Amino acid sequence: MELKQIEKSFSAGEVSEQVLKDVTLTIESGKLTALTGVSGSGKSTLLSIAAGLQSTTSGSVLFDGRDLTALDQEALRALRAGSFGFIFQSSYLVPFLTAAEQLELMLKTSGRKLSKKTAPAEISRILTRVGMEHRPDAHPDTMSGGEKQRIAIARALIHQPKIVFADEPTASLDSKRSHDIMKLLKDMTTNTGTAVLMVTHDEEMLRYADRVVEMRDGQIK
Ligand SMILES: Nc1ncnc2c1ncn2[C@@H]1O[C@H](COP(=O)(O)OP(=O)(O)OP(=O)(O)O)[C@@H](O)[C@H]1O
Repeated sequence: MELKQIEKSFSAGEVSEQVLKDVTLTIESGKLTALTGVSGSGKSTLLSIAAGLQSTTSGSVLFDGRDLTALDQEALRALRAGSFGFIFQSSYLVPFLTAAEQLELMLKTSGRKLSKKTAPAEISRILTRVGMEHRPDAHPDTMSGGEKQRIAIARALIHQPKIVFADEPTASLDSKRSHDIMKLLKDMTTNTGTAVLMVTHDEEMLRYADRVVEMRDGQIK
């Protein structure tokens, strides 16, 4: 994905605040790119623009030969569902679904076509990769924070997205669990060729990044 000369302003009445200024960035396949910088520097805004969740004021977001800024809402929704994965600070699992059912639902909504026979095998495979193969029938309220985040990672990857957007994925976890989750995310990036764009405040997590991009006042430093 290529972000080219991204500008973003928010206006409230007469006042306009420029939050992103001429940001150009390439997000590479199979690499973990970390966005860091002080609070208010524009990290989350940039992530949500790259993910097609927010519009730009100007600039382009090129992905697979298309400019996301030129797509209508329906085309964007289809692109996000099929090609992007999302991991947030909170796992946002569906409370009444088991671990395996969360993944099954994601497969259905993404449109990744798997036969009735192969889908359960694929779900088991990804549960094993995140170390949750022993708990396919667990509901979120019986999981620890780290376990929930493992399922959130599995869910972000089961439809084989080309890019995963992760906004503070370890912020709600203790240090050991944070390192475990980052190792997992890093291994998956390397093994599957998926690109990861991650926002983090935590300097300790930067060691897992292939590239660290520091933002200051809406620009890449
Ligand atoms: N919807 C919005 N309307 C108006 N201003 C906004 C909006 N979203 C973000 N901003 C402003 O844009 C600036 C950058 O916000 P952003 O959330 O991207 O920063 P951040 O680096 O991710 O910060 P944090 O680390 O605290 O999450 C801030 O000054 C914020 O107040």
